[in-house]
Amino acid sequence: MCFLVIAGTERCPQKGVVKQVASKLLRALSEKGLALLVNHGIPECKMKAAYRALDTFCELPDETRAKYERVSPDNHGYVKPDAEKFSDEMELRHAFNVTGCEGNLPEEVQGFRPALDELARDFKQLSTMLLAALSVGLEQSYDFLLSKHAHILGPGNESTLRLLYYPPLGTPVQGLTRCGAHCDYGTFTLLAQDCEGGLEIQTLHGERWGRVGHLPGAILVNTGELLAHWTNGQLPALRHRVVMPEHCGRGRHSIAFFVHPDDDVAIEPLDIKITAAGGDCQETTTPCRLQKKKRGVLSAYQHLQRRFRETYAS
Ligand SMILES: O=C(O)CCC(=O)C(=O)O
Ligand SMILES: [Fe+2]
Repeated sequence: MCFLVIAGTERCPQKGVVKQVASKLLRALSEKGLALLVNHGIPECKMKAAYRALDTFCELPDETRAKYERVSPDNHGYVKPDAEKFSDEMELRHAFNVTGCEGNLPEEVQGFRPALDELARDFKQLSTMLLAALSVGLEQSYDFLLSKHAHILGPGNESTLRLLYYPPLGTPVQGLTRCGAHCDYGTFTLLAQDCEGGLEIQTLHGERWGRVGHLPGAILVNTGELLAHWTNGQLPALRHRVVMPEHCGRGRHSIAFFVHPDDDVAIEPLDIKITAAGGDCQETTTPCRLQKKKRGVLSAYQHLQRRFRETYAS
């Protein structure tokens, strides 16, 4: 696995630093579909505060949790176990999606809003830096991708901060999993996880699954379908899943930040040739499996809603 070290770029990254990050990021995403970020400036204590807030929410009575359920087509809100499915198995996880600072959040859980607001701001900041780095790595202007992601966490953009809790199981049960195999839908995803493990990724050019170990404090960045489509598969989307632990184990927590372009951005392949930073970028890449719109080009919003219709029960 490639490690991408981002040092001291939390606030106002200098162009030289962005350039260094750009070449490592492009190399990691083209060869592996993911990179690990360390020294990213989001302290572990903020992640833990969010994990605790979700734990408290999950302990509330069903009828209280139901008040905060996600209602399509909006993506904000609570998603109860098995309501979103990537596989034929039962998927045992609680998720809380946050799409902006104005959304309805559980008043019953003290500290939920401040913990989430702060984390969302931090993830947005980190994403902004990575969008600039990606633009530079793709040999475009510094704000090439930033201009397509101008409204993250605001109206007109579906980027989402998602808290996840996978409850423990007494004994292994057939037909039950934590999260079925899928690619994320947007530009890229940032993912923080606790030390429980279970995250697996599929190699870009084969069918093998490999475990992603836990590096304390690190954040994973993986390519989503739209970035794969824009780059004509030169940065392929990463398939991943979360499996049940062999020894039943404890509950698992993670936080995903899905970075999406603004709703009206067209998702047609860009005229980009990646001359890979490391020089050994794969020539043949997995074709991107985006359905074509019958007439015209799909917008980022239309693509996302198609995926939601495929995976959400309602
Ligand atoms: O919990 C995880 O580590 C992964 C979650 C995930 O892949 C998702 O929600 O899209
Ligand atoms: Fe995912």
